[in-house]
Amino acid sequence: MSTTYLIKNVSVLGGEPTDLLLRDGVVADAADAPADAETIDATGLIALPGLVDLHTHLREPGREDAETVETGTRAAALGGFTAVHAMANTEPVADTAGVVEQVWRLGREAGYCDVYPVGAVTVGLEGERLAELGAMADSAARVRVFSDDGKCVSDAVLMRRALEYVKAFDGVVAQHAQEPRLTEGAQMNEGELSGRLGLAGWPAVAEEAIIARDVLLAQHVGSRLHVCHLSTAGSVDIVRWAKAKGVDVTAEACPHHLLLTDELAATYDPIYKVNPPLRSAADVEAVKAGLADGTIDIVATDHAPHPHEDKDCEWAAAAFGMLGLETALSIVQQTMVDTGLLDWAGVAERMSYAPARIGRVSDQHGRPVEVGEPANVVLYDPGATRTVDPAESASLSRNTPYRGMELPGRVVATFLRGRATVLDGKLQ
Ligand SMILES: NC(=O)N[C@@H](CC(=O)O)C(=O)O
Ligand SMILES: [Zn+2]
Ligand SMILES: [Zn+2]
Repeated sequence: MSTTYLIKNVSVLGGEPTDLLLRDGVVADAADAPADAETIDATGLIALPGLVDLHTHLREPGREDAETVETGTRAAALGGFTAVHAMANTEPVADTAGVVEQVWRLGREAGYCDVYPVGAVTVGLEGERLAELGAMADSAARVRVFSDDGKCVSDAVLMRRALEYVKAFDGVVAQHAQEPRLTEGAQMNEGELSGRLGLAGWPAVAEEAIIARDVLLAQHVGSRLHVCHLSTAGSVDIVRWAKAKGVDVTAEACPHHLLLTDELAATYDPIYKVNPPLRSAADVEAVKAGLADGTIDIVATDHAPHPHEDKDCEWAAAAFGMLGLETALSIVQQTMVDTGLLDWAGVAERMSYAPARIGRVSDQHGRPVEVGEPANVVLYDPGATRTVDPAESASLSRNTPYRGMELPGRVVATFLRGRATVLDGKLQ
């Protein structure tokens, strides 16, 4: 028998305090609470639908020194997530039904949140031949999101074929928009600062040129495109233009691109090295505005764990990527809610409802916190503050750029189908 939880005085999406009953995996009427229900005093807490991450790197199989499905999903639960989409750039690459089923099964066994594998677009992420997209879609993992993330599908013909192919099973191609020739050897955002620091520049146009091409391809073949980790003001303009034209395009922004700027590269600390790079303050403002007005549909973490030997080295030799799952909601609170750009309903849309719709998992996730719905719920204390200590992370890696920073908010509890994965801020 699973525990029944009676959550008292909770503010659903910031509304008037109410009571919620979580019983038998669903949200039920609090008036029906049995006498032996576990009562949680949620005064001052907000209830949000379980968060859904469309862009997580879990590293298993192959790089279990950086992260495993179990450790990554523990971090996800602590961050308020009940579902994550696991990127395909593992070793071996998730480009067959066998590998995606393995990742899906590891997620089920760990039990901290639902893991939906992303399938690779091309065999081995090599950008030469399409992977077996149909077999991955038909597998037990029911793959709907396809991406060569880490690499760009730069060949226009392959990108077109992938967009055409995924229509058959209502899939989406999630593009890592990086024109390879324009970014050879690139280390940080191209600008006055990259020149001064002597680090090879990564121009905004390398991202924008691919997004512009891909929205036109998606329009041409009538398919669905998702833009990963959009990071420049120009990219926001292109997606806004494409949506106005009726193109079926969605886009994501990452927490670090809402808060951090390229100025941090001046430290030469590779903790700030990420793909796409941290951009200018003007880009950060444009990305926040695009997220506020709905041009950018979702926040996705791009949680990218790396072991310290791949990060504790000189800038040019270090790996790209930063942790994100345990801090995402706090960064969104700080940059979007506390600034008045989004309310909690807007956060629910961008971190739960919309990513669930894009990933086609809305039967289980991204549903309102209402009677009869699956009990995937987060209790969050927006009034709390905490100082980020990498040693406390559930991730196997420590590469958080927020080390030592005081951030607002704390995930108090996470429920997956009515079962607590986190209670009192601790993994269950
Ligand atoms: N974002 C990153 O800097 N790194 C990602 C790859 C990616 O998301 O492109 C990784 O897999 O480490
Ligand atoms: Zn990427
Ligand atoms: Zn990624």
